[in-house]
Amino acid sequence: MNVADAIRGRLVVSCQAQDRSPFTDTGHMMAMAAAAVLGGAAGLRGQGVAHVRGMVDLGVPVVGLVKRSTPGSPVYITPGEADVTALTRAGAQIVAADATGRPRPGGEKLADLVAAAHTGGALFMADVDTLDAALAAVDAGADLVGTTLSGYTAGPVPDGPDVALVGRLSRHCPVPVIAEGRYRTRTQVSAAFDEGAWAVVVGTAISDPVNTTRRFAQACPHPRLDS
Ligand SMILES: CC(=O)N[C@H](C=O)[C@@H](O)[C@H](O)[C@H](O)COP(=O)(O)O
Repeated sequence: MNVADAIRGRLVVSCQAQDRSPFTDTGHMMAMAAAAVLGGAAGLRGQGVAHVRGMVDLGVPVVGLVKRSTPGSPVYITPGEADVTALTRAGAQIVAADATGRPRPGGEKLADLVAAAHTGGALFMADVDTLDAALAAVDAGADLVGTTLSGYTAGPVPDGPDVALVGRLSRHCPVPVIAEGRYRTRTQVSAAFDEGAWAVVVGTAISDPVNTTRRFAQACPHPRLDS
């Protein structure tokens, strides 16, 4: 079975830790990822070469990315070709990168990142924000498109996922569409599959206990103000 087929109709869990989280070290993140696999995750999405290398040993496909900020560029998800190569060397079977059409640091072209993924034996997942960006990514050779960056490139971040974009991409893109970004409920996950999603990625709602705690705390009459 190829990697895309292995995640078809299934859940992928993104295991990433925010800066202040006590889960940032590889050991804790591997425990989180192993729990996700035990719970039924058919794939994992991981940030950083060390985490990706560890996740590969858990026996499910790994979508790897590197978050790296560069002054003057808004692109921080796998900005460069060298990041792609580092991820394929770490064993990522799918490499995810920003494909929003915003200028990359150093002026690197999306097609070069796609080629680097393929040279390393991986599929390329285009993290997009719009249908136009998805179509351009497919033209550049992307193997999968994900709604990952919808809601993060203009205006305030919405509360819920962009299920409508899943539908638009499914109707117009000839590659698997991955629903990702702000999925918090089973109803939202089902809605994404109804709109044609190939797989759904859930991150924060499963793998970020800090955020989960904060959401419950904020529902209390006296939420702590420093959290
Ligand atoms: C926008 C951005 O940087 N997204 C990142 C992409 O890898 C991660 O921070 C998200 O956690 C991931 O996309 C899963 O989404 P959610 O955590 O909402 O389920």
